[in-house]
Amino acid sequence: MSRTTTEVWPPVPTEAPQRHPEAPAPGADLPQHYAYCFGCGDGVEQGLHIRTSACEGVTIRSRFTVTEAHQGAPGLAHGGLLACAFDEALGAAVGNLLRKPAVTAKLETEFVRPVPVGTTLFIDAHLDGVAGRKVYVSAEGRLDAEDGTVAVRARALFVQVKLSHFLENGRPEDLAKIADNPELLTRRSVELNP
Ligand SMILES: CCCCCCCCCCCCCCCC(=O)SCCNC(=O)CCNC(=O)[C@H](O)C(C)(C)COP(=O)(O)OP(=O)(O)OC[C@H]1O[C@@H](n2cnc3c(N)ncnc32)[C@H](O)[C@@H]1OP(=O)(O)O
Repeated sequence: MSRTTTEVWPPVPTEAPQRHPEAPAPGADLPQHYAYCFGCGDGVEQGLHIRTSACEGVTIRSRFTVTEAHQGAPGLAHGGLLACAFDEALGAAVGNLLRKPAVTAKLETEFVRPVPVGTTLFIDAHLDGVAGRKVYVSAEGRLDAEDGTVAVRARALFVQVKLSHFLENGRPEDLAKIADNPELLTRRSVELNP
């Protein structure tokens, strides 16, 4: 059976994604979006601590260093945590470049090469198309360098949501912590209604 994914991507007709005029400038380092995010937050000791910067066009680059806390098999990254890293990178591309809240509706990962502890994955995420509230995005993760061997590929559908999605579904005590300490969230002006 071929390992090459053959389905048409995006799977529906889309428009070309337009980088928001207030998207971070190419080269800018992006702040964590939430201190307790497992993907990027500094408040999660054993989290992924992904760091991301904006690139030209509708691409961003994330870096994720695999630690001992991220093992599945001895000395190798857990596939589920790699999927988490790609969810974060893909979501950061959608949120930062389009400047509207969105959530993952579907995430597909392809594990091409093992990823040892100590590796830094360079993950380039690219917006592929927009259809109404639906945003299609894909990414490749390379071993230890921008031009390293591709180890993981992923693609996802994100759906843009209103701010009420988070306010109505989030655990009240965690929302209360934000109200008490807004610094837990990245503070930027955003378009809140898709
Ligand atoms: C703001 C600025 C920020 C600045 C800087 C931010 C940085 C930010 C970094 C974030 C980095 C974190 C990245 C992690 C992101 C998560 O981890 S998010 C958490 C995981 N995801 C979730 O919890 C989502 C749970 N699911 C849901 O809440 C709902 O199913 C959804 C996704 C909101 C959709 O529900 P809905 O709003 O009622 O919409 P619905 O009509 O069902 O679907 C809309 C369209 O999507 C399609 N669709 C929905 N689900 C699917 C599916 N699974 N397959 C195919 N199609 C689907 C529908 O068919 C429909 O299509 P159309 O009819 O329009 O053609």
